[in-house]
Amino acid sequence: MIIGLTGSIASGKSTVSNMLKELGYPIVDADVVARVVVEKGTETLKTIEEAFGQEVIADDGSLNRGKLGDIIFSSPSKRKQLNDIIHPAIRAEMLRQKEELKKVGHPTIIMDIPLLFESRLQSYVEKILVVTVTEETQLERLMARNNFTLEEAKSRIQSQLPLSIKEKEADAVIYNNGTLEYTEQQLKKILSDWNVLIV
Ligand SMILES: CC(C)(COP(=O)(O)OP(=O)(O)OC[C@H]1O[C@@H](n2cnc3c(N)ncnc32)[C@H](O)[C@@H]1O)[C@@H](O)C(=O)NCCC(=O)NCCS
Ligand SMILES: Nc1ncnc2c1ncn2[C@@H]1O[C@H](COP(=O)(O)OP(=O)(O)OP(=O)(O)O)[C@@H](O)[C@H]1O
Repeated sequence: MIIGLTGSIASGKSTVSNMLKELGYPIVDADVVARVVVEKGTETLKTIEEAFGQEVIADDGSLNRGKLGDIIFSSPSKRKQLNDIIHPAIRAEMLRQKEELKKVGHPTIIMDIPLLFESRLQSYVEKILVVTVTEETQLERLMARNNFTLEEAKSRIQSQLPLSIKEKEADAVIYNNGTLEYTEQQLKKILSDWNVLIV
């Protein structure tokens, strides 16, 4: 079974992804792939430099992620421009990794995709698992984790679809406002209901 794990920024996707990893599931992680495809020397990084200018390139030739983040989270058109450059490369690499895992016989594979709904990738997976929190908790955790101001945090949250919409489209929802133990309990129950719990 191919499970799409999603949520919104700071809702707890990586937290749940780590729990799944601990339980022994193989993970294809879009955020990790998104870093690999823009490593120093790649064609994708060159295209980003041409589109956004040298200011998004650090002194050592790597991507200045903070700078590019400031640009794309405050401008929908710039965000679309980056997405058009980077998403095809991310998608191709994710599918390659998924096929590799299938080939070696993994029966259940987790695709951790923050923008699963925004990028309309629902058909890439068989079940959709959404990790959600209240708006208040999301804002609090994002500001604390990234040291963002209220404005920086809000601009990032607003660049994604609301969690309430994602919850409605999900096959199962994990409510991550409580303790990590409660989150793990919900996760195991869902995996068990889907008959894919590794014991
Ligand atoms: C703009 C970049 C350089 C900022 O890097 P930074 O290290 O600050 O953030 P990081 O990559 O860890 O992303 C954190 C979260 O931001 C959100 N996010 C990232 N990119 C986008 C986007 N284009 N649109 C909406 N939300 C996004 C996701 O929830 C993601 O989990 C980086 O996010 C990026 O390359 N984005 C484009 C690729 C992408 O869409 N990634 C999302 C997963 S496919
Ligand atoms: N149940 C919880 N209780 C307390 N803190 C939590 C809980 N779940 C997650 N957190 C914290 O909230 C922050 C956001 O969680 P996490 O990084 O897992 O979110 P994410 O959805 O993967 O975010 P992003 O899309 O930005 O990568 C982290 O600092 C994490 O440690």
